[in-house]
Amino acid sequence: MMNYSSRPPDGPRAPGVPEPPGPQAPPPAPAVRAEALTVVRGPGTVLHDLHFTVPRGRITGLLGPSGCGKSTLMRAVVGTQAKVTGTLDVLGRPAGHPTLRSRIGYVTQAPSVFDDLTVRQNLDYFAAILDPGGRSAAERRHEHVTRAIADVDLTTHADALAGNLSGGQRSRVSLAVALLGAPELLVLDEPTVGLDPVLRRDLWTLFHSIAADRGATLLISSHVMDEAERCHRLLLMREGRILADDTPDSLRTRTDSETVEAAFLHLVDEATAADRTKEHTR
Ligand SMILES: Nc1ncnc2c1ncn2[C@@H]1O[C@H](COP(=O)(O)OP(=O)(O)OP(=O)(O)O)[C@@H](O)[C@H]1O
Repeated sequence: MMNYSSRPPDGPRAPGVPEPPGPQAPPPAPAVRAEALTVVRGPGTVLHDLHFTVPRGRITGLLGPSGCGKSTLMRAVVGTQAKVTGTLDVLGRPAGHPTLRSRIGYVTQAPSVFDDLTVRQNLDYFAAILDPGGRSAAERRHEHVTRAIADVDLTTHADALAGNLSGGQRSRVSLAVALLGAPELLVLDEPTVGLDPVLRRDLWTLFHSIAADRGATLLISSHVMDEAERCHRLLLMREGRILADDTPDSLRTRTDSETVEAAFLHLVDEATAADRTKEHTR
């Protein structure tokens, strides 16, 4: 408890008496907060009553098998998913709020680039939408575009047509577009799929520097469990439900597992056993 006895609350401070600590700053609001989040797609419920938070300035990995609902959850966060119920706050606003558009960068699984433009032309196009304006803006745009291309390691391909790039290179053009506006929240849907190990490592280094240097929050999906080890926090999903919301270390410790993959399998087995027990007691 704080001790203010050396002076009255608003009185002068006695000489030599250190300034008492101020009231503790409340922890920063999470970048994403979901309460009873449920999503229906087509005939079925795809996300079931999810409760979780995504802390600011950290990398949260969204991991789980194909079809478990990772992309659906990301679409809900960026505000492009229909039939979302419950509470979903993003950067202090309800998901999909118009003011969030320029604060979130979103990279879908299918790279969204123009094949008949070069890498630089693709970025110039999106930079002009984000930062329209005359000569002074043009210089700034050029700088941002050049930096985003370098960030994703495509400087040597800046003048190549996007249509002539490999799948992994096209994904990186999409990522560069998302980096352009220096978003506070980056939502990346399986950004490392199809990339070789060196590129994957380099991209994860980039993700960490974006979080550390720019204070951005990253929500990154993957179904490759070794990538889980690179995240500060994990949301493990299975069949539209959150199986765990924890750090990799704590997950391994509490399941007595050596890897996050083993921890995930342990939790799946536990959940399956619990489901069976429920069925038997019905
Ligand atoms: N357009 C749609 N209409 C109806 N159901 C859909 C639609 N798109 C996806 N689904 C269903 O929603 C569920 C979750 O899909 P989602 O794409 O979110 O999973 P995912 O974990 O991202 O999978 P992957 O890793 O393969 O991309 C799946 O069961 C899928 O069949």
